[in-house]
Amino acid sequence: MEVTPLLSADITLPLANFALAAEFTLRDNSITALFGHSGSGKTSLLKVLAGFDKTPGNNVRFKGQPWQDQQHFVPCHRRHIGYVFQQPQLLPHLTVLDNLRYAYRRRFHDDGPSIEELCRWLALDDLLSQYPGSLSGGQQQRVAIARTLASNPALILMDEPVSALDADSREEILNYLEQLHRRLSIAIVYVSHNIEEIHRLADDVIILQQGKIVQQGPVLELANLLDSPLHGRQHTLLEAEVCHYDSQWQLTTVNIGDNQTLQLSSHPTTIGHRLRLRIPASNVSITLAGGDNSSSIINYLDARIISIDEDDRGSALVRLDVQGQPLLAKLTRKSVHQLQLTPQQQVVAQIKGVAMLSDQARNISDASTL
Ligand SMILES: Nc1ncnc2c1ncn2[C@@H]1O[C@H](COP(=O)(O)OP(=O)(O)OP(=O)(O)O)[C@@H](O)[C@H]1O
Repeated sequence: MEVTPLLSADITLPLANFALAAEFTLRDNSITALFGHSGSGKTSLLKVLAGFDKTPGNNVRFKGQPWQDQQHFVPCHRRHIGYVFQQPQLLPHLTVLDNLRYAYRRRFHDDGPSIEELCRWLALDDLLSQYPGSLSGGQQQRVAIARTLASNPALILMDEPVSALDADSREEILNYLEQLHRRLSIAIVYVSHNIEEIHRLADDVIILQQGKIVQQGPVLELANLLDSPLHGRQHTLLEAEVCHYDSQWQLTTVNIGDNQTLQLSSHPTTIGHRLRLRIPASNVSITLAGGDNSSSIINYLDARIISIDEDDRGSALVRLDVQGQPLLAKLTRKSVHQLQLTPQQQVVAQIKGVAMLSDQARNISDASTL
């Protein structure tokens, strides 16, 4: 049975140097990243979804109802959308608490988080009596996110919400966004040109170039396509579920698929949490035999070789399949020939270091050698 998308859009909009032409859908309860270089049309697309201007020739349906087509135009205040911009745009003459109350009194639906819950989730209790002008950029953005959630919107549009923040504040806000996404069932469109943020947060991605969609789909698919603008530099992006924590050795075991697990050194993690992992290809090597206790490496995965691409600098990039999960390994050309590796061959991938991208990674030694 076909699932009705939360939102479907078919947008054509002439801009200064090109026309925006984008047809896409959004899934409910998911974060869809709009990714593209500066000037590719991301903000213009958000504005159409928001209904800021009555632009002809666009079709947008939300939960099956028209927001915009030839006969209809639902104005922005009736679309029940929440916004988080690069600049927090709080009401400067109101305290943090009154900013939240202001949004809460105007909330679109009654069922939603209370102000107390939002303050707890976003650690705002100590800031409630302060005015926005006395807060740091990161604190203001936390309040802005809480204020948006207080209005209990049906959809949230976030336009580069962390790009104006320093590295620590950005990290903090991304952690809060991850936790909120786990707690709240809400769809978010998240505009960014930062691959790292998208790898970490997004469920789906729409990639724009000069107003056109060049790729769209689940982030875990696109991030692992070598020719995708979303592909990190020879990394594999994986999603895993925490299934065990060994306090003696501070090792978290995560499940990455059928009977395939990895062990990562970490502070305690929550069983059942899903984590994003990034494995640099240079941290993956290949052996023809399984692991024994003669190596410091403890992560071994059964894998099948998909392809081997040798370059002219003595390296080879080997694409592996681990029970349906992709994995990249970077070897020397000499190793490929010594091991006589060929496509379809069953091998064992040894993984030396894994980076956790999720919130629990804050306490985790990145890319620990195991
Ligand atoms: N109201 C408008 N009318 C005509 N052209 C516009 C309008 N607004 C923006 N543009 C142009 O459309 C293009 C896309 O702009 P937009 O702000 O949507 O890109 P963006 O991907 O969000 O960029 P950035 O990441 O820098 O914010 C730019 O060339 C811009 O000059």
